Amino acid sequence: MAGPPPDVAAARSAVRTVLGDLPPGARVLVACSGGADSLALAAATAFVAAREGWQAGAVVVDHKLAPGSGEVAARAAAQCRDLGLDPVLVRAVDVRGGPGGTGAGGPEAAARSARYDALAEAATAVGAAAVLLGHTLDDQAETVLLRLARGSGIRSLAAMAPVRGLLRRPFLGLRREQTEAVCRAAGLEPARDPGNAADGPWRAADGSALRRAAVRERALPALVAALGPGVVPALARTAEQLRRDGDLLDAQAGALLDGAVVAAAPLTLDAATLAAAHPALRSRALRTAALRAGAPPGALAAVHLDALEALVTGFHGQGAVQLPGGVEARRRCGRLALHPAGTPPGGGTE
Ligand SMILES: Nc1ncnc2c1ncn2[C@@H]1O[C@H](COP(=O)(O)OP(=O)(O)OP(=O)(O)O)[C@@H](O)[C@H]1O
Repeated sequence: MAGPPPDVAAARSAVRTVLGDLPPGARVLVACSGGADSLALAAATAFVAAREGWQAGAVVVDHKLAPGSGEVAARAAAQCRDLGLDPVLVRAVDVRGGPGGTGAGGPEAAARSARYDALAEAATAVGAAAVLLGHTLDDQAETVLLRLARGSGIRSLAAMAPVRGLLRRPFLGLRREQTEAVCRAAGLEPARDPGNAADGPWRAADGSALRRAAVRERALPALVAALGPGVVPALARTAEQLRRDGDLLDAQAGALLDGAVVAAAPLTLDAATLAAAHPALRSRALRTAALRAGAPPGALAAVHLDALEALVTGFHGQGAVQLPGGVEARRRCGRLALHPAGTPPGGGTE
């Protein structure tokens, strides 16, 4: 008996692998935009879940950013129901600032943040153990290239994680053309790039969306033309290798931080222990310390970490360092104390 077409088999196997730790009866949700990637994911998940005993549903987010977005969402939801997914939730979100909104990261970032909030809420509402996203190997390669172009460390070049909290990305090893083939094999007609179509004018205002489009439409094709098709999987492989290295460095930096802690509240660290460590570990430990003290991750920049580093290795009596989130770092008597917002840091420096 002939098996399924190779791309369909690959998609199913990817879903089975990424959900392999879930017990029978576990509930999962496919985050479906109606585009080829997430529609293929919906089809593969419906098939695999029925055989493995998982309860698979879907969630479609309507960003309400363009006329007709409700119909796009309703169509995606109907396709998910036809595939046998249950329940299928549609969540309409209010993107802060609306069309043309000017949040710190632009409307694209506001839409993404609203979407991830809605996915988390939907998962809680149905008791889902995982939310599946349709990012492919091509998305991963684009992300690596974008981040390389911006100048990034290991953590950033590791790009998207296959599993992070509730979120799982089974298709990071699949090409975009494979998800299109899965849709064709299942007789599914994807919406034409629902992200872009739904976003239209507001998306044009956002630099990150334009940069991604430039990478997708011009930079990667130029690299493929110059260096051959292997460049796309090679970029994605880079992310995978760096993720492993980054995990090791994070674990070692965590051990360094634990060994440097002399008090937990406010977080107080022994400066000599940190100064004796490798700079790659020290910078990670300082970043984690700042986060632990309450600095928001998105706002913590190189300039803040450089100032913390100077308190450890270049101390000459300088005053406190102000970190995002109202956190204040101060060196006194060979110790580095990080005071969360609202706590009185007390006296002078050493
Ligand atoms: N409106 C939405 N509702 C639910 N999930 C979404 C929505 N938009 C994106 N996602 C999820 O995030 C993933 C990545 O979305 P993004 O728009 O960045 O990529 P994409 O390659 O265009 O994906 P797709 O072809 O599935 O739209 C999607 O595959 C899907 O799982």
